[in-house]
Amino acid sequence: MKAEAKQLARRAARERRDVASAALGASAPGLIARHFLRHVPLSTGSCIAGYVAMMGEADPAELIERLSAQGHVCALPRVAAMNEPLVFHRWRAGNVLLPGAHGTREPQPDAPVCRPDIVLVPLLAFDSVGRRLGYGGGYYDRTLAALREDRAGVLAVGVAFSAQEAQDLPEEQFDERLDWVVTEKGAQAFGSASSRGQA
Ligand SMILES: Nc1nc2c(c(=O)[nH]1)N(C=O)[C@@H](CNc1ccc(C(=O)N[C@@H](CCC(=O)O)C(=O)O)cc1)CN2
Ligand SMILES: Nc1ncnc2c1ncn2[C@@H]1O[C@H](COP(=O)(O)OP(=O)(O)OP(=O)(O)O)[C@@H](O)[C@H]1O
Repeated sequence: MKAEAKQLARRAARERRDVASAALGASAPGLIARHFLRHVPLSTGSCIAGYVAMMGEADPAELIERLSAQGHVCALPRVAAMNEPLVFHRWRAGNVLLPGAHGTREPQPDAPVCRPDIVLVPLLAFDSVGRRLGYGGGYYDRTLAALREDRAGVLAVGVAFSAQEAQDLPEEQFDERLDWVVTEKGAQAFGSASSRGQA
């Protein structure tokens, strides 16, 4: 039931994302970087995982470049195996990326592995309590579950266009919620991150 509801929601969400992406295109990455840096708590030594945007996804590249230039350790995901958590490898400006699973681009497998404390998460839609709809691979759910089991306080930060906010997304037991979402309009904290935070 929930899985079917998600499929329907995905179709609508993809359309909304693509319209927003076409409309905002080049202006969004700089705004997303600015809102993240102003609002999301970072400690020195934080490892921040980004992703390489594909198609109409909101693009965190400018944010990752700025974090890396500030001296933070940055990483990008590789699909190590289907139905397994993503593995994050260190990324530095100029590093070569290779074609990866599902049309993504990935760091080289011999780049050092690191365990992020902040994960920038791609998404099709998010809602007002931090539920998230992805492409249905379950990669980010598995990855966040594994990171959070290992260590409390791992932050999942959705990166999106504001038009990707949806109402009451379907949620299954294994869905991992977002702590924050950053869009071209601002940064919003959910759940315990919102009581700690300055949205
Ligand atoms: N940029 C990016 N990198 C990522 C993900 C992601 O969602 N976005 N992933 C998240 O798990 C992992 C790769 N897994 C993926 C699983 C499925 C699809 C997928 O179904 N893509 C659609 C097209 C999506 C679109 O229209 O934008 C497809 O191939 O038909 C993509 C990535 C790791 N890296
Ligand atoms: N922690 C987990 N352990 C095992 N399987 C999981 C886990 N999380 C999700 N899955 C599996 O992944 C499948 C897809 O999940 P879901 O539809 O929520 O993906 P998604 O959040 O849209 O995708 P993604 O996280 O890749 O962006 C589910 O059918 C589920 O069986």
